Amino acid sequence: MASFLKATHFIHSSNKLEYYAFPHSYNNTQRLKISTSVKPPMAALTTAPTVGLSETFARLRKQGKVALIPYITAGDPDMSTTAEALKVLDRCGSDIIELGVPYSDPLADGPVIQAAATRSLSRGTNFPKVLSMLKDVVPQLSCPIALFTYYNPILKRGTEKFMATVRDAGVHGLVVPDVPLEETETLRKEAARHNIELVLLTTPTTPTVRMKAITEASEGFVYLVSSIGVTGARESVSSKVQSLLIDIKEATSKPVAVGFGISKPEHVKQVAGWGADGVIVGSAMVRILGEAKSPEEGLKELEVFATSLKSALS
Ligand SMILES: O=P(O)(O)OC[C@@H](O)[C@@H](O)c1c[nH]c2ccccc12
Repeated sequence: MASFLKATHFIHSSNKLEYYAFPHSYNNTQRLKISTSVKPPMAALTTAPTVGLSETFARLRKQGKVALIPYITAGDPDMSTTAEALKVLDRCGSDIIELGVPYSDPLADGPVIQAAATRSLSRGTNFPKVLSMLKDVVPQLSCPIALFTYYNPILKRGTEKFMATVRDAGVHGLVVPDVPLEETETLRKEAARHNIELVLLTTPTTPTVRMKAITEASEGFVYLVSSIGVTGARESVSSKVQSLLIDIKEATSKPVAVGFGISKPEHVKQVAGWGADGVIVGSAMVRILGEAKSPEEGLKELEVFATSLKSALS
């Protein structure tokens, strides 16, 4: 995971997005400068019943609250259960929901989410089915959806078409952890044009200058990966997160949400106490849904678990 973030870093300057691409082991001569200007035409913006990621965090900041951001894998155990799970998580007070598009090679994921993706794909989940479910469910939600996808499904459809399609489905945000260097410019340009907030990730091993570049370029919020490696519930959250949050908050006033390993109410309380604006919980949620004896039982357990995390934030 960290290697992905090392491979792609950008410096945003003035009102133009200027991309200085730092390959994994770079030096000044290798620096590649691509620049483009991004002007979101008003006509392309569509209104949606819920507000986006930045506005959600602005509201929470005014209320002195921390965002609860669950992640679940679409189509696991099946698409109708995913639709119900989104509503359950919304009702339990989730502030943003990360919905994962299952992918055959989820290299940044640990065993729980990998297994969920495999189950979902084996049931025939595909991108169009995820979007059609979202079109039906998003109008019933009060919190925004941030779609989580690896880069390949975007490449397959073409960036512009992908962005237009997910915006049509009511998606507000996008998290793409494995964007290769050359595609990030197109991704950010098309995301901005379609009023999609593209969230970038920084890790404990990202050098300060690169972390600053990532926070500059990230929209909606900055995703701070709490520990190197892959996703998966951990016994404890690394105390390094506390100093990482201090560093990032010196670099940006944008909201910072922490993910990886957070799986208990005490983790949520601790990370919120360290100054995070949001806490992201994925594998623990995915395990509940994927390993329950029945979808109904999984939804009930999900509700209990999400409620326990929400109360840890109040
Ligand atoms: O599963 P965890 O350890 O709770 O971490 C959140 C994570 O699941 C979610 O944000 C996510 C799912 N797949 C990813 C791949 C890369 C980065 C982040 C993710």
